[in-house]
Amino acid sequence: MENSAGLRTWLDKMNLDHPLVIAGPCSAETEEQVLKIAHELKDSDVNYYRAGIWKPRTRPGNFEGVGAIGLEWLKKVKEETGLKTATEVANRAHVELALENDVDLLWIGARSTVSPFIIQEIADALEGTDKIVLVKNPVNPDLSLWLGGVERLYSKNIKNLGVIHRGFSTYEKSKYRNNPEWQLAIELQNKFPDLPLILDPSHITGNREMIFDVSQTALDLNYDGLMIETHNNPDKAWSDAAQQVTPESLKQIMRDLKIRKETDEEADYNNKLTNCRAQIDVIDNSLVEMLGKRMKVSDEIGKLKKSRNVAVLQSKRWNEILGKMIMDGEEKGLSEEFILRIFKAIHQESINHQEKVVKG
Ligand SMILES: O=C(O)C(=O)C[C@]1(C(=O)O)C=C[C@@H](O)C=C1
Repeated sequence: MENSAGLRTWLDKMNLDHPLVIAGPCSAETEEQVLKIAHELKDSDVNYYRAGIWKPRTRPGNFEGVGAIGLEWLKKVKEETGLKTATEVANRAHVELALENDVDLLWIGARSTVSPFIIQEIADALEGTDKIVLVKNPVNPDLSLWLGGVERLYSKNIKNLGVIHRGFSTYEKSKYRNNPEWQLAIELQNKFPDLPLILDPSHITGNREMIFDVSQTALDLNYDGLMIETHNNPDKAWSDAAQQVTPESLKQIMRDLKIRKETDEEADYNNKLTNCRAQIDVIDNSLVEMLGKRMKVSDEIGKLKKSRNVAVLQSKRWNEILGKMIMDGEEKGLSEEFILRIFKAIHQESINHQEKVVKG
């Protein structure tokens, strides 16, 4: 699959003056709940009304969705409010039922994207459809697996495609439910700038208080849309209670978000930007030059170590460097996380250089 402007035709055709919005409850619970939320979202920026019908849960014994009856409720949503509908599909049977019930947008969940077998089954069942199909990132930060899912659909002549960034599982606890790893989504945009990219801040944050901030970051990074779980009584939701917002909060979030344009033609802005970018080019060049010099010194150390049969890794010295750099970085307004990432990468490269010398 190659990038092409045609990848975003379905989105361009909608002619929106705001990001695409997909909203609705994590799970369809009752007909009354589904319709109540839909009516509250009717006159808003919401373009697609979502509700999970089949819910893949981490452990058995939790609410696993109402099943096919929920599709009847989504049909009613469309009749009563005019909102288009969306749900998650995870196998051929789901796809067939969703298509029979005229669901407008289908998404493939993170736990399905990890399995090429499942994605292929879904792609086969959807062959040639003109419905919109969105692929959530796999639970693990693997860009090829994510794009592989999209390619399997594309090969089955499914052309109204897009991706949803819902974050990645981590072993370590962090402030996020699923770590955003923005770098991966940026890489995806570099490879496929025209593939519509939608953020799911609900699953990234797991916490309604953080949804606005993460959504704003996404808009600052040129995302095309947002999928936000919305419930009339979030605290009583049958699944993912902490991350759902009320329809009123969703409308407020949409009012507060700043939509940034990709570029601006104004002369003064462009002159100043060109000047800053020239400075950045000079600094980047010297960064690479300095790193090259540092590795040359590391090669020298490698030779010394080889001559005395000393181990490459010197943890005590390394920890001293890290501690000092974290303190120096703080003074320059650089976060500890950034310093750690940069210096861990430098250390690894230094070790690789020395390994070559020692083994050579
Ligand atoms: O100080 C050393 O012994 C080095 O080899 C240099 C260096 C570094 O790159 O800073 C590399 C490997 C060691 O683990 C510690 C530090």
